Amino acid sequence: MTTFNELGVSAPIMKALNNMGFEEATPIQAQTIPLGMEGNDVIGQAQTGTGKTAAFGIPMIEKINTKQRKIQGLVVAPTRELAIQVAEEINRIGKFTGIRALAIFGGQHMERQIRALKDGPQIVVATPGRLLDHMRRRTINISMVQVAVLDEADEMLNMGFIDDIREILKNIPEGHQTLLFSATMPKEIRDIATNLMNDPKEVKVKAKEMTVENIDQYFIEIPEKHKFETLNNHLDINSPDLAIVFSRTKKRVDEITEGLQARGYRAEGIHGDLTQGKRMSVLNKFKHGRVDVLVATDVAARGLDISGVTHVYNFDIPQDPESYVHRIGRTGRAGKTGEAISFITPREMAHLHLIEKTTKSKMKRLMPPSYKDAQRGQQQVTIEKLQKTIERQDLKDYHEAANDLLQDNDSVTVIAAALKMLTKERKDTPVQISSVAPISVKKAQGDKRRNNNKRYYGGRGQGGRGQGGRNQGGRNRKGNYQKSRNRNK
Ligand SMILES: Nc1ncnc2c1ncn2[C@@H]1O[C@H](COP(=O)(O)OP(=O)(O)OP(=O)(O)O)[C@@H](O)[C@H]1O
Ligand SMILES: [Mg+2]
Repeated sequence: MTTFNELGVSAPIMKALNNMGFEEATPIQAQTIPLGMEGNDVIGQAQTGTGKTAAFGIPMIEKINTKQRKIQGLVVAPTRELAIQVAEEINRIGKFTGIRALAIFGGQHMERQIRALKDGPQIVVATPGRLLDHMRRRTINISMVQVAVLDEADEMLNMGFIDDIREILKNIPEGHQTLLFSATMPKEIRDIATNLMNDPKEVKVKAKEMTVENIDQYFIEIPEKHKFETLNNHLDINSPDLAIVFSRTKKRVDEITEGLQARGYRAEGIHGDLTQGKRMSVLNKFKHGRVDVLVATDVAARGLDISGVTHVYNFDIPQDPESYVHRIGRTGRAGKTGEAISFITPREMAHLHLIEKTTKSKMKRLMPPSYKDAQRGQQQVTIEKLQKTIERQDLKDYHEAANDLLQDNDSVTVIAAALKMLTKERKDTPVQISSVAPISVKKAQGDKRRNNNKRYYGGRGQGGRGQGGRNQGGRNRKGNYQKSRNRNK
């Protein structure tokens, strides 16, 4: 166990960490905070939900001269929601230091951001596209940046973002410190990263598996056309507090969301084609429990820290094993437990094994639950509620009515009627989800090899900023690359 005190963290930050309930440093924090504070470049890799934000946030805040109202720390993150979240976490950690972090991202008014930038934040957390816009318009001054962070570093250095990142780093003074963090770091990307850095110290928190132990991982082998009913059945059996359902395309996200709503679930969808206002309101509703099921593309796969997510469903299995790791990592965070259930069509079984090999973890097979199982699951929820009411022993006022009912009916019928009334019965509205081609290992590997050139070695390919812009929402440039990779989030 390492305390933050032992790591040399200053008093104002210690006070904030205490307020946040951080008692001891997580392993990645214990190993990278001292390196960062000493001024080293660092590549930090540790599992999802293990506190990488504070691992780079703390040394960054320690470096800031609070008297100077100039941007001294820059974090680049792949999605808008993540940029907002990271800025919030840095502001929490820096609450008693006098620093201020600002998130800037696409989909928000330029003018508003320009005004906020003029206010003199010392740390900016940005999505690459919007940051470049500000740089080109000269509405941001990054000439005083001393620490640059790439959160989700492997994603930031993949084909879609690499040129943007190079351009951003070129405009930061030489001699700055660079910190790279992610739960995954394919070798090709690590090589690119090393080239961009100055004698980086690599910290990889040793873990047997790339995925977190406290996530139970399952798969259900199921034909495409049965996925939606299976999802319904599973949701009914588990009654998850908060669940995220990942699908491969925006169209399917819309269809699944509408289907779930038609069946009576509190579901909302999130993907890159929605307005920023809608994206934020959906996420807020989910965070506050006003939505039980969030249906999402990979736009919600990385970095998002929403407490209380108990289940992650891969309605469609992701193409990249790395994406699997990040998606399921939305549950089982900060030591909590969670379940991940992946739907695999029979032709995708080989792809499942590829994922297992990369993540060094195993998924247990589940048999697809039936409608009867689902009904029983929902009835069980009612029975538990009923039992709790019985335990409270405050039913005297109902005795007379109960006795009256039992005069004319037998007890089983009366209880069955009560159960029926209390049980959420699924509407049987027909729902049609348009199908997608299965992912096959052969195709996946072929794609990977083909895309490696583009994806990892900086070529822009046909899609151009398609990838870079894909998380910038409105800028949905359609390119061959996007289509072929099906990464049209
Ligand atoms: N030392 C700590 N003690 C207790 N909680 C912590 C500590 N460090 C971080 N946390 C909390 O753990 C949660 C996960 O942290 P964070 O989002 O930084 O994880 P991450 O490693 O970046 O995950 P991902 O790979 O998904 O981005 C957050 O709610 C954070 O506030
Ligand atoms: Mg993170």
